[in-house]
Amino acid sequence: MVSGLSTLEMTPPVNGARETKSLDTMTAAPARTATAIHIDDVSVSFPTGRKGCRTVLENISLDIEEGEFVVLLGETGCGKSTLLRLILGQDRPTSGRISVAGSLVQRVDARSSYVPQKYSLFPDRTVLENLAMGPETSKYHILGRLLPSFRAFRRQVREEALRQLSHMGLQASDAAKYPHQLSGGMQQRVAIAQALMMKSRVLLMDEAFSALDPATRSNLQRLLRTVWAETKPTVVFVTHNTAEALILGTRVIVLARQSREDHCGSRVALDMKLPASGMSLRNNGQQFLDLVEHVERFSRGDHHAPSADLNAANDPYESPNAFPSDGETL
Ligand SMILES: Nc1ncnc2c1ncn2[C@@H]1O[C@H](COP(=O)(O)OP(=O)(O)OP(=O)(O)O)[C@@H](O)[C@H]1O
Repeated sequence: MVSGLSTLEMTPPVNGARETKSLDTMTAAPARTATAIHIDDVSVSFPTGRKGCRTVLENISLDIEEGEFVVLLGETGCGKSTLLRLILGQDRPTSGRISVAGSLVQRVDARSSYVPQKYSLFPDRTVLENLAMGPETSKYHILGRLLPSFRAFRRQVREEALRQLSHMGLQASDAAKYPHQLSGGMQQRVAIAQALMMKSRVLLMDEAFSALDPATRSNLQRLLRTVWAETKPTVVFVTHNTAEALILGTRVIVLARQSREDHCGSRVALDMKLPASGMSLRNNGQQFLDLVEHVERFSRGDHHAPSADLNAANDPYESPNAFPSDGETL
Protein backbone atom coordinates (compact mmCIF):
# COMPACT_ATOMS: atom_id res chain seq x y z
CA MET A 1 0.00 0.00 0.00
CA VAL A 2 0.97 3.55 -0.57
CA SER A 3 1.57 5.02 2.82
CA GLY A 4 0.65 8.65 3.31
CA LEU A 5 0.79 11.01 0.37
CA SER A 6 3.78 9.59 -1.42
CA THR A 7 2.05 10.18 -4.72
CA LEU A 8 -0.82 12.27 -5.88
CA GLU A 9 -1.62 11.10 -9.34
CA MET A 10 -4.19 12.62 -11.61
CA THR A 11 -5.04 10.66 -14.69
CA PRO A 12 -7.68 12.27 -16.84
CA PRO A 13 -7.65 10.06 -19.95
CA VAL A 14 -10.15 12.25 -21.73
CA ASN A 15 -10.51 11.89 -25.49
CA GLY A 16 -8.17 8.96 -25.43
CA ALA A 17 -5.14 10.97 -24.36
CA ARG A 18 -3.99 9.40 -21.12
CA GLU A 19 -2.28 12.09 -19.16
CA THR A 20 -0.73 11.07 -15.90
CA LYS A 21 0.65 13.46 -13.43
CA SER A 22 2.72 11.97 -10.71
CA LEU A 23 3.78 14.25 -7.92
CA ASP A 24 6.30 12.18 -6.08
CA THR A 25 7.20 14.04 -3.00
CA MET A 26 8.61 11.52 -0.60
CA THR A 27 11.61 9.33 -0.95
CA ALA A 28 10.15 5.93 -0.13
CA ALA A 29 8.83 4.08 -3.16
CA PRO A 30 5.42 2.50 -2.68
CA ALA A 31 5.57 -1.17 -1.75
CA ARG A 32 4.63 -3.55 -4.55
CA THR A 33 1.20 -5.04 -4.11
CA ALA A 34 -0.82 -7.63 -5.98
CA THR A 35 -3.64 -6.70 -8.32
CA ALA A 36 -6.99 -7.46 -6.70
CA ILE A 37 -9.25 -6.41 -9.59
CA HIS A 38 -8.14 -6.29 -13.22
CA ILE A 39 -10.57 -4.62 -15.62
CA ASP A 40 -9.42 -5.12 -19.17
CA ASP A 41 -10.99 -3.03 -21.94
CA VAL A 42 -14.53 -3.55 -20.70
CA SER A 43 -17.54 -2.19 -22.56
CA VAL A 44 -21.23 -2.69 -21.79
CA SER A 45 -24.17 -2.01 -24.08
CA PHE A 46 -27.86 -2.59 -23.44
CA PRO A 47 -30.47 -3.12 -26.13
CA THR A 48 -32.92 -0.24 -26.47
CA GLY A 49 -35.40 -2.01 -28.79
CA ARG A 50 -35.73 -1.88 -32.57
CA LYS A 51 -32.18 -3.22 -32.98
CA GLY A 52 -30.79 -0.18 -31.21
CA CYS A 53 -28.47 -0.30 -28.24
CA ARG A 54 -27.02 2.08 -25.74
CA THR A 55 -23.41 1.90 -24.66
CA VAL A 56 -23.07 2.50 -20.93
CA LEU A 57 -19.39 1.74 -20.36
CA GLU A 58 -16.76 2.07 -23.05
CA ASN A 59 -13.26 0.62 -23.02
CA ILE A 60 -12.74 0.75 -19.27
CA SER A 61 -9.33 -0.53 -18.20
CA LEU A 62 -8.30 -0.36 -14.56
CA ASP A 63 -6.06 -2.19 -12.15
CA ILE A 64 -7.07 -2.01 -8.51
CA GLU A 65 -4.43 -3.14 -6.06
CA GLU A 66 -5.07 -5.27 -2.98
CA GLY A 67 -6.08 -3.10 -0.06
CA GLU A 68 -6.98 -0.03 -2.10
CA PHE A 69 -10.11 1.88 -1.11
CA VAL A 70 -11.50 2.99 -4.46
CA VAL A 71 -14.44 5.35 -4.64
CA LEU A 72 -16.39 5.51 -7.90
CA LEU A 73 -18.04 8.82 -8.71
CA GLY A 74 -19.99 10.10 -11.67
CA GLU A 75 -23.31 11.58 -12.67
CA THR A 76 -26.46 9.53 -12.40
CA GLY A 77 -26.71 6.89 -15.11
CA CYS A 78 -23.00 6.95 -15.98
CA GLY A 79 -22.64 3.25 -15.17
CA LYS A 80 -21.17 3.08 -11.65
CA SER A 81 -23.55 0.34 -10.45
CA THR A 82 -23.13 -1.49 -13.74
CA LEU A 83 -19.37 -1.62 -13.20
CA LEU A 84 -19.87 -2.84 -9.63
CA ARG A 85 -22.22 -5.62 -10.84
CA LEU A 86 -19.61 -6.70 -13.37
CA ILE A 87 -16.94 -6.98 -10.67
CA LEU A 88 -19.38 -8.92 -8.49
CA GLY A 89 -20.15 -11.32 -11.34
CA GLN A 90 -23.84 -10.51 -11.40
CA ASP A 91 -23.61 -9.12 -14.96
CA ARG A 92 -21.23 -9.88 -17.83
CA PRO A 93 -19.50 -7.29 -19.98
CA THR A 94 -20.44 -7.01 -23.64
CA SER A 95 -16.73 -7.09 -24.39
CA GLY A 96 -13.56 -7.20 -22.34
CA ARG A 97 -12.71 -9.18 -19.21
CA ILE A 98 -12.69 -8.75 -15.47
CA SER A 99 -10.52 -10.77 -13.12
CA VAL A 100 -10.61 -10.80 -9.34
CA ALA A 101 -7.67 -12.27 -7.43
CA GLY A 102 -6.16 -13.45 -10.69
CA SER A 103 -9.07 -15.40 -12.13
CA LEU A 104 -11.85 -14.45 -14.48
CA VAL A 105 -15.16 -13.37 -12.96
CA GLN A 106 -17.95 -15.48 -14.45
CA ARG A 107 -20.49 -15.63 -11.66
CA VAL A 108 -21.09 -14.32 -8.16
CA ASP A 109 -18.77 -16.10 -5.76
CA ALA A 110 -17.06 -15.73 -2.40
CA ARG A 111 -14.26 -13.56 -3.76
CA SER A 112 -16.49 -10.48 -3.48
CA SER A 113 -19.13 -9.32 -1.02
CA TYR A 114 -21.73 -6.71 -1.80
CA VAL A 115 -23.48 -4.08 0.32
CA PRO A 116 -26.37 -2.27 -1.41
CA GLN A 117 -28.07 0.97 -0.40
CA LYS A 118 -30.64 -0.89 1.71
CA TYR A 119 -32.82 -4.00 1.98
CA SER A 120 -29.99 -6.49 2.02
CA LEU A 121 -31.16 -8.25 5.18
CA PHE A 122 -33.67 -11.07 5.26
CA PRO A 123 -36.65 -9.54 7.09
CA ASP A 124 -37.85 -12.80 8.61
CA ARG A 125 -34.45 -13.74 10.10
CA THR A 126 -32.85 -12.36 13.22
CA VAL A 127 -29.66 -10.35 13.02
CA LEU A 128 -27.64 -13.38 14.13
CA GLU A 129 -29.30 -15.61 11.54
CA ASN A 130 -28.69 -12.99 8.86
CA LEU A 131 -25.00 -12.90 9.74
CA ALA A 132 -24.60 -16.67 9.99
CA MET A 133 -26.52 -17.54 6.85
CA GLY A 134 -23.85 -16.70 4.28
CA PRO A 135 -20.98 -18.72 5.77
CA GLU A 136 -23.29 -21.61 6.74
CA THR A 137 -24.95 -22.00 3.36
CA SER A 138 -21.73 -21.55 1.43
CA LYS A 139 -19.96 -24.28 3.41
CA TYR A 140 -22.79 -26.75 4.16
CA HIS A 141 -25.62 -27.68 1.85
CA ILE A 142 -28.89 -28.78 3.40
CA LEU A 143 -27.92 -32.45 3.88
CA GLY A 144 -24.44 -31.53 5.05
CA ARG A 145 -26.04 -29.90 8.04
CA LEU A 146 -26.77 -33.37 9.40
CA LEU A 147 -23.04 -33.98 9.72
CA PRO A 148 -21.59 -33.77 13.25
CA SER A 149 -19.02 -31.25 12.04
CA PHE A 150 -21.77 -28.77 11.22
CA ARG A 151 -22.57 -28.16 14.90
CA ALA A 152 -19.01 -27.08 15.68
CA PHE A 153 -18.85 -24.98 12.51
CA ARG A 154 -22.15 -23.33 13.38
CA ARG A 155 -20.91 -22.48 16.88
CA GLN A 156 -17.77 -20.87 15.41
CA VAL A 157 -19.80 -18.89 12.88
CA ARG A 158 -22.11 -17.57 15.56
CA GLU A 159 -19.20 -16.57 17.77
CA GLU A 160 -17.70 -14.74 14.80
CA ALA A 161 -21.08 -13.08 14.12
CA LEU A 162 -21.15 -11.72 17.67
CA ARG A 163 -17.58 -10.43 17.26
CA GLN A 164 -18.55 -8.69 14.01
CA LEU A 165 -21.61 -7.17 15.67
CA SER A 166 -19.52 -5.77 18.47
CA HIS A 167 -16.97 -4.50 15.91
CA MET A 168 -19.81 -2.64 14.23
CA GLY A 169 -20.79 -1.02 17.53
CA LEU A 170 -23.89 -3.14 18.08
CA GLN A 171 -24.82 -4.95 21.29
CA ALA A 172 -25.01 -8.70 21.78
CA SER A 173 -28.70 -8.15 22.62
CA ASP A 174 -29.23 -6.85 19.05
CA ALA A 175 -28.41 -10.33 17.73
CA ALA A 176 -31.89 -11.61 18.54
CA LYS A 177 -33.68 -8.68 16.89
CA TYR A 178 -35.31 -8.67 13.49
CA PRO A 179 -34.27 -6.05 10.88
CA HIS A 180 -37.49 -4.03 11.32
CA GLN A 181 -36.59 -3.54 14.98
CA LEU A 182 -33.37 -1.71 14.00
CA SER A 183 -32.82 1.83 12.73
CA GLY A 184 -31.59 2.37 9.17
CA GLY A 185 -28.05 3.01 10.44
CA MET A 186 -28.08 -0.17 12.54
CA GLN A 187 -29.36 -2.16 9.56
CA GLN A 188 -26.48 -0.88 7.43
CA ARG A 189 -24.01 -1.82 10.19
CA VAL A 190 -25.45 -5.34 10.11
CA ALA A 191 -25.24 -5.34 6.30
CA ILE A 192 -21.54 -4.47 6.46
CA ALA A 193 -21.01 -7.13 9.15
CA GLN A 194 -22.86 -9.59 6.91
CA ALA A 195 -20.49 -8.79 4.04
CA LEU A 196 -17.43 -9.07 6.30
CA MET A 197 -18.63 -12.46 7.59
CA MET A 198 -17.92 -13.90 4.15
CA LYS A 199 -14.21 -13.02 4.57
CA SER A 200 -14.14 -11.87 0.96
CA ARG A 201 -11.08 -9.86 0.04
CA VAL A 202 -13.17 -7.56 -2.15
CA LEU A 203 -15.94 -5.47 -0.63
CA LEU A 204 -18.31 -3.78 -3.10
CA MET A 205 -20.57 -1.07 -1.71
CA ASP A 206 -23.24 0.63 -3.82
CA GLU A 207 -24.36 3.93 -2.30
CA ALA A 208 -24.39 2.05 0.98
CA PHE A 209 -24.74 5.18 3.13
CA SER A 210 -26.95 7.32 0.92
CA ALA A 211 -30.22 6.47 2.67
CA LEU A 212 -28.87 7.51 6.09
CA ASP A 213 -29.20 10.80 7.95
CA PRO A 214 -26.02 12.93 8.02
CA ALA A 215 -24.95 12.05 11.59
CA THR A 216 -25.42 8.29 11.06
CA ARG A 217 -23.69 8.55 7.70
CA SER A 218 -20.72 10.28 9.25
CA ASN A 219 -20.50 7.64 12.03
CA LEU A 220 -20.57 4.84 9.49
CA GLN A 221 -17.93 6.55 7.33
CA ARG A 222 -15.64 6.61 10.36
CA LEU A 223 -16.45 3.02 11.21
CA LEU A 224 -15.82 1.81 7.67
CA ARG A 225 -12.47 3.60 7.52
CA THR A 226 -11.50 1.97 10.83
CA VAL A 227 -12.53 -1.49 9.66
CA TRP A 228 -10.70 -0.96 6.38
CA ALA A 229 -7.54 0.26 8.14
CA GLU A 230 -7.57 -2.81 10.42
CA THR A 231 -8.26 -5.53 7.87
CA LYS A 232 -7.39 -3.86 4.53
CA PRO A 233 -9.92 -5.48 2.21
CA THR A 234 -10.02 -4.09 -1.31
CA VAL A 235 -13.04 -1.77 -1.34
CA VAL A 236 -14.92 -0.37 -4.32
CA PHE A 237 -17.45 2.14 -3.00
CA VAL A 238 -19.99 3.92 -5.21
CA THR A 239 -21.29 7.30 -4.10
CA HIS A 240 -22.68 10.56 -5.45
CA ASN A 241 -21.09 12.49 -2.64
CA THR A 242 -17.68 13.88 -3.55
CA ALA A 243 -16.81 14.85 0.02
CA GLU A 244 -17.60 11.29 1.13
CA ALA A 245 -15.34 10.01 -1.64
CA LEU A 246 -12.42 12.12 -0.40
CA ILE A 247 -13.01 11.18 3.24
CA LEU A 248 -13.18 7.46 2.56
CA GLY A 249 -11.03 6.70 -0.44
CA THR A 250 -7.38 6.17 -1.15
CA ARG A 251 -8.26 6.54 -4.82
CA VAL A 252 -11.07 8.33 -6.58
CA ILE A 253 -12.24 7.29 -10.04
CA VAL A 254 -14.72 9.45 -11.94
CA LEU A 255 -16.72 7.96 -14.81
CA ALA A 256 -18.17 10.36 -17.36
CA ARG A 257 -19.81 10.12 -20.75
CA GLN A 258 -17.99 11.78 -23.58
CA SER A 259 -21.24 12.77 -25.27
CA ARG A 260 -24.96 12.10 -25.10
CA GLU A 261 -24.82 9.88 -28.21
CA ASP A 262 -26.05 6.32 -27.55
CA HIS A 263 -22.86 4.80 -28.93
CA CYS A 264 -20.69 6.77 -26.48
CA GLY A 265 -20.39 5.15 -23.08
CA SER A 266 -18.68 6.41 -19.96
CA ARG A 267 -14.93 6.32 -19.71
CA VAL A 268 -12.57 7.00 -16.87
CA ALA A 269 -12.48 10.80 -16.74
CA LEU A 270 -10.32 11.07 -13.64
CA ASP A 271 -8.24 8.58 -11.70
CA MET A 272 -6.66 10.16 -8.66
CA LYS A 273 -4.78 8.74 -5.69
CA LEU A 274 -5.38 10.20 -2.25
CA PRO A 275 -3.43 9.94 0.99
CA ALA A 276 -3.92 6.51 2.58
CA SER A 277 -4.19 8.28 5.94
CA GLY A 278 -7.40 9.96 4.79
CA MET A 279 -8.63 13.50 4.25
CA SER A 280 -11.13 15.66 6.03
CA LEU A 281 -12.45 19.17 5.85
CA ARG A 282 -11.23 19.68 9.43
CA ASN A 283 -7.66 18.67 8.63
CA ASN A 284 -7.41 19.92 5.07
CA GLY A 285 -9.66 22.99 5.06
CA GLN A 286 -9.71 24.96 1.83
CA GLN A 287 -7.63 22.31 0.06
CA PHE A 288 -10.42 19.83 0.71
CA LEU A 289 -13.06 22.19 -0.70
CA ASP A 290 -10.89 22.95 -3.74
CA LEU A 291 -10.40 19.26 -4.35
CA VAL A 292 -14.17 18.65 -4.14
CA GLU A 293 -14.67 21.29 -6.84
CA HIS A 294 -11.84 19.85 -8.93
CA VAL A 295 -13.32 16.33 -8.83
CA GLU A 296 -16.85 17.55 -9.49
CA ARG A 297 -15.71 19.29 -12.63
CA PHE A 298 -14.83 15.85 -13.99
CA SER A 299 -18.10 14.36 -12.71
CA ARG A 300 -20.09 17.01 -14.55
CA GLY A 301 -18.26 16.13 -17.74
CA ASP A 302 -16.67 19.56 -17.66
CA HIS A 303 -13.32 17.96 -18.27
CA HIS A 304 -12.12 20.49 -20.78
CA ALA A 305 -10.76 22.35 -17.82
CA PRO A 306 -8.02 24.86 -18.56
CA SER A 307 -4.73 23.03 -18.64
CA ALA A 308 -3.56 25.23 -15.79
CA ASP A 309 -5.81 23.21 -13.47
CA LEU A 310 -3.77 20.15 -14.15
CA ASN A 311 -0.51 21.97 -14.45
CA ALA A 312 1.79 21.38 -11.53
CA ALA A 313 2.87 25.01 -11.49
CA ASN A 314 -0.67 26.15 -10.73
CA ASP A 315 -2.12 23.13 -9.10
CA PRO A 316 -3.32 23.75 -5.56
CA TYR A 317 -2.91 20.04 -4.76
CA GLU A 318 0.75 20.04 -5.60
CA SER A 319 1.92 20.69 -2.09
CA PRO A 320 2.27 17.50 -0.08
CA ASN A 321 2.06 19.54 3.08
CA ALA A 322 -1.56 20.27 2.37
CA PHE A 323 -2.41 16.71 3.29
CA PRO A 324 -2.24 14.90 6.58
CA SER A 325 0.92 13.09 7.43
CA ASP A 326 1.11 9.38 8.15
CA GLY A 327 -0.79 8.36 11.19
CA GLU A 328 -3.10 11.35 11.14
CA THR A 329 -6.67 10.17 11.05
CA LEU A 330 -9.87 11.63 9.76
N1 LIG B 1 -30.16 -4.42 -17.28
C1 LIG B 1 -30.24 -3.23 -17.92
N2 LIG B 1 -30.92 -3.10 -19.07
C2 LIG B 1 -30.98 -1.92 -19.72
N3 LIG B 1 -30.38 -0.79 -19.28
C3 LIG B 1 -29.69 -0.86 -18.14
C4 LIG B 1 -29.58 -2.07 -17.39
N4 LIG B 1 -28.82 -1.84 -16.30
C5 LIG B 1 -28.47 -0.54 -16.36
N5 LIG B 1 -29.00 0.04 -17.45
C6 LIG B 1 -28.82 1.43 -17.86
O1 LIG B 1 -27.45 1.70 -17.78
C7 LIG B 1 -27.25 3.04 -17.37
C8 LIG B 1 -26.30 3.05 -16.19
O2 LIG B 1 -26.96 2.54 -15.07
P1 LIG B 1 -26.23 2.44 -13.65
O3 LIG B 1 -27.28 2.04 -12.66
O4 LIG B 1 -25.03 1.61 -13.76
O5 LIG B 1 -25.80 3.96 -13.44
P2 LIG B 1 -25.28 4.67 -12.12
O6 LIG B 1 -24.13 5.51 -12.51
O7 LIG B 1 -25.06 3.67 -11.04
O8 LIG B 1 -26.55 5.57 -11.79
P3 LIG B 1 -27.06 6.13 -10.37
O9 LIG B 1 -25.97 7.01 -9.87
O10 LIG B 1 -28.30 6.88 -10.72
O11 LIG B 1 -27.33 4.94 -9.49
C9 LIG B 1 -28.62 3.62 -17.06
O12 LIG B 1 -29.05 4.38 -18.17
C10 LIG B 1 -29.47 2.40 -16.90
O13 LIG B 1 -30.80 2.67 -17.29
